[in-house]
Amino acid sequence: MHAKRADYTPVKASVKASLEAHPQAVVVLIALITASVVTSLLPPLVLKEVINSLTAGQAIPFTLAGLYLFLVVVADLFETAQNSAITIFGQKITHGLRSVLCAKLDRLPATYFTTHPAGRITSVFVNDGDTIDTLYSDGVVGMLADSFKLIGILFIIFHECPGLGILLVILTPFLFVLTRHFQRSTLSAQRDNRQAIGRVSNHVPETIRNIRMIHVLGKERYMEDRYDTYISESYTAVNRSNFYDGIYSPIIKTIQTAVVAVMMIAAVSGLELQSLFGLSVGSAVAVIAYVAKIFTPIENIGMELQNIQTAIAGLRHISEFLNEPELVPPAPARPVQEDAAIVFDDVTFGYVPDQPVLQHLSFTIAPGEHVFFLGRSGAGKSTIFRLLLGLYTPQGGSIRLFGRAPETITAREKRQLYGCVEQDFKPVVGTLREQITLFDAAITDTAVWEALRLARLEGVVRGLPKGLDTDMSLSLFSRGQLQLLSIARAIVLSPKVLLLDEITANVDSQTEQDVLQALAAAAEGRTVLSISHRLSTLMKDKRKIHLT
Ligand SMILES: Nc1ncnc2c1ncn2[C@@H]1O[C@H](COP(=O)(O)OP(=O)(O)OP(=O)(O)O)[C@@H](O)[C@H]1O
Repeated sequence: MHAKRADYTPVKASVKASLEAHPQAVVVLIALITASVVTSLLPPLVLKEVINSLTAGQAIPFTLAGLYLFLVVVADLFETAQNSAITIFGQKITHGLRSVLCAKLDRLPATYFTTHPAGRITSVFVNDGDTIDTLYSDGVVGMLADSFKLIGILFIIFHECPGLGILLVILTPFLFVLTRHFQRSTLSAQRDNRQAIGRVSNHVPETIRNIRMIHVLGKERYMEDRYDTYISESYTAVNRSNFYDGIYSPIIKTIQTAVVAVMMIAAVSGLELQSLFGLSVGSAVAVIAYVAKIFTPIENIGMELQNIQTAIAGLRHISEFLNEPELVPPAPARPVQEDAAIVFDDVTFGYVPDQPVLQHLSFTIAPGEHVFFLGRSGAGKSTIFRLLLGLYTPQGGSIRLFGRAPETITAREKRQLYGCVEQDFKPVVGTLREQITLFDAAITDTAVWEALRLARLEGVVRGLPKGLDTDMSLSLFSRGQLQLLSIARAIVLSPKVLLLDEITANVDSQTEQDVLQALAAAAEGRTVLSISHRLSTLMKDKRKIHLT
C-alpha cells in the first residue's frame, strides 16, 4: 500500500514568502556560491603555469606566484563567506516557517488538541522545525554548491586531459555509491550505539530503583546479564563505526593513487592512448591536484543526501500540521432578542462521534443568577463551560449567550463577555500587572487596581516595593492568594459572566473563606456559573442544575 503523498503547498508558500522577503540574501548567496566554486577551481590552473615555466627553464614570474597565493586565500575566504550565507539563509527560511507554524496553532480548533498529544505538537515545532534548517543549510543548498564544484572539477580535468576526464566520469558514480555505502554503514553503527547507550542509561536507574526487589527475588545475575548485553551491543557498534571510518580513507587514497598511476602509465605508454592522456608536467601536477579535490564534494553530496532524507520526514510532519483543518472564523450574527443570559436548548455533544457526553440538555439562566452544576465525575460539567466558551460546537440543539451562539463571538469580545477561574492559577512570564492584563495594553492600571480591590488583593500588592511592576513569582503568594489573583484576572474587563470551575478544590477551609468573600464582591451584578460540590453546600440558596 502506498503512503498518502504529503501536500507540501503551505511549506512551499512559506519558503517562497521568505525568499521574496529577502531578495538580497538570495542574490548574495548565489554570488558567494559561484565565487567560492570558481575560486576554489583556479589555484591548480595557476600552478600548472608555474610548473610549465619551471620545466621550460624559465624563472617563475612573481605575479604568477602572487596570484597563486592570492587565489588560495580568496578561495578560503569565499568558502567561509558561502558557509555563513548558507547558514543565515537557512535560518531566515526556518524563522519564516516557525512563524507560520505559530500562527497556525492559533487557528486550530480545540478538537485538534483533543486528538493530538501535546508532545507530538511540540515535536513539530522543535525537532521538525530544526530539520528544515538542516534541509536547506546542510542539504539542498550545500548539495547545489558541491555539485557545481564537482562538475567544475570534471570539466577542467576533461579539458586538461580528456582521457582522465573520461575515466573519472565513469568512476564518479562508482565512487559515489561506495561513499554512500560507507556513510550508511557508519550512520547505522552510530545509531545502534546510541540505542545501546540509551538502554544502558535506562537500565542503571531501573536497577537502582528496584534494588531491594532484585535482592529479595535474587535477580542480580539476570540484571547483570542484561547490563552486559547492552554494553556488548554498544561495544560492537562502536567497533563497526570505527572500522568503516578507518577503512574508508585508505580505500579512497588507493583509488586516487590508482587513477593517477593509470593516467601516468597511459601518458607515457606510447600507444594510441597517449593522444588522450598526453599532457605537460604542469598539467599533470594540476590534474593530480584536481583528482585529490574530487573526493570532498562526492563525500559532501553523500552526507547532504542523507540530511535531505532525514529532513523529508520532518517536512512531512510540518506539512501535515499546516494542512490541518482550521477554525471557521465566526460569522457576524445578529443576537437573538431574549431576556436570558444563557440558554442551552436541547444540546447534544460528544468529543468523539457516537459517544455523547451531554444528551438533549436544556436550561436557561437569567442575568445576574448564580447557578451550580452538580453531577458525578465525567458527567460533563466542564464540558458545558467549554461549549459556552465556543471551543466546541454541539452536534445537536443550540446554545446562546446573551442571544449569541458562542462560536460567533470573537476572541476580543470573549474576554469582555466572560471571565474564567479554574482550580489553579496559571501564571504567565511577566510582572504582576501582566498576570491580570495578559498583555492587553488597553487595560489601564486603574482597572487592574479595581480588579485587585474586588478580589481582596489590593493591600498585598500595594505592600510590595515595586507594586504592579513586581516580577511574578509563585512564592509571592499563598495558594489562596493565587486564586484571588485568578479572580482579579477574570473580572478585570468587567465581564457579564463568570465561569468558576472547582476554584477552591486545592485550598484549605480558611483560605476557602477568603476566596468566598472575594467572590461575593466579584460576582456582584454578574451571572455566575460554578462547578463545586463543596461551595454549593455552603451557598444553599443558589440554584443547582444536576447532570446525570
Ligand atoms: N478533550 C476531551 N477529549 C475527549 N474526551 C473528553 C475530553 N474532555 C473530557 N472528555 C470526556 O468527556 C466526559 C466529560 O468530561 P468533563 O470534564 O466535562 O466532566 P466533568 O463532569 O467536569 O468531570 P470532573 O468533575 O471529573 O471534572 C468525560 O468522560 C471525559 O473523559
